[in-house]
Amino acid sequence: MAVFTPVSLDDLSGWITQFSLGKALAVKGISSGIENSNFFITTESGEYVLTLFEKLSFEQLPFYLELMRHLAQRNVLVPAPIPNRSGSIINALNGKPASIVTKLEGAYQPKPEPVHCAEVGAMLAKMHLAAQDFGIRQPNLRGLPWWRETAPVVLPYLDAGTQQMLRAEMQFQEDFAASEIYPQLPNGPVHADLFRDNAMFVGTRLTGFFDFYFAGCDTWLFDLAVTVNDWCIDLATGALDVARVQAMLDAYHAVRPFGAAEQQAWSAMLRAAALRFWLSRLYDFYLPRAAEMLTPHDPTHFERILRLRVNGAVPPLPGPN
Ligand SMILES: Nc1ncnc2c1ncn2[C@@H]1O[C@H](COP(=O)(O)OP(=O)(O)O)[C@@H](O)[C@H]1O
Ligand SMILES: N[C@@H](CCOP(=O)(O)O)C(=O)O
Repeated sequence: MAVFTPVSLDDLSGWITQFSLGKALAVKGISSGIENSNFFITTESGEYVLTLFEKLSFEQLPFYLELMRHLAQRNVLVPAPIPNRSGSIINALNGKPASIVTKLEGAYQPKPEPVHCAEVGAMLAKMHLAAQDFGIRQPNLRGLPWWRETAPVVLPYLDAGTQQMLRAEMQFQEDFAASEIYPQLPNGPVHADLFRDNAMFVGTRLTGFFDFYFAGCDTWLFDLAVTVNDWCIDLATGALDVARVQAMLDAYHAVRPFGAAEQQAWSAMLRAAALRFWLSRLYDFYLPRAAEMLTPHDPTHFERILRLRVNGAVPPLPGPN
């Protein structure tokens, strides 16, 4: 399903000679992706992941791949792009831009415990700090300007009560973005889609974050809120699990302590993170792309999460040390 552009061992054998990876021994399509064509490849020097980018262009890719290279060089656990002998990490294969990255060990953790959340929180903080001096800037392309464009497009599909909730949340987020607090929040390159299926574990040991293709510059707190809203909830209800939230926040705070403005912004940011995925899921549900073969994610999951974050108490961020 997720191999849109096939790659044979023959195709790979010629192409791989530009890298110092030895001969290609095997190539196997990965079925679980939805955006790109992904393959596990084996060469004389080990196992790697080959990605052929189906939508992102040569011009768009450096932000994501150079960010991964930057982070890997600073010991953040992410796949490291492998350069060819000329140093290039993006090279055409079968008519598509393609990259080879290191393969992360393990599997994703569908039922995270506090110990997994702590690993993720600590590595996320390390990633934010390590990305501070990354030289390429790109905004989060799924940030407030995109919400402004998308909300009116999906509104006609909603009933009156749900329309009212979406309009009210958009107004709340506009006011929050215009508040004195917002510009005080530290920001930089963030992952922006760090769900539990975008990290690998061996047992309780995190081996890395992957799927950086929604990354962009945004507040660090937004990234953490996206992560908490997926890793630290009961999936059936969207309710926060206090033990997992606490484990993630404490571990993050131990690496990169939260500031006073962040403590004030936390609840609004959990709402922003829920709104972002509610909108993208509504859009994909009601306006699927032509020839889209995939079952869209359920938008009501994030509608429920948003209602809970608006109406319920959320565990506060840890205070100053
Ligand atoms: N560097 C990596 N190491 C190990 N497995 C990976 C790596 N990158 C991708 N994968 C595997 O490939 C699958 C699809 O990757 P993903 O980035 O989610 O694809 P897409 O961008 O097409 O949605 C992941 O679920 C994971 O199992
Ligand atoms: N995490 C998002 C979906 C983003 O797509 P991805 O498979 O490329 O991570 C969601 O759950 O809505």
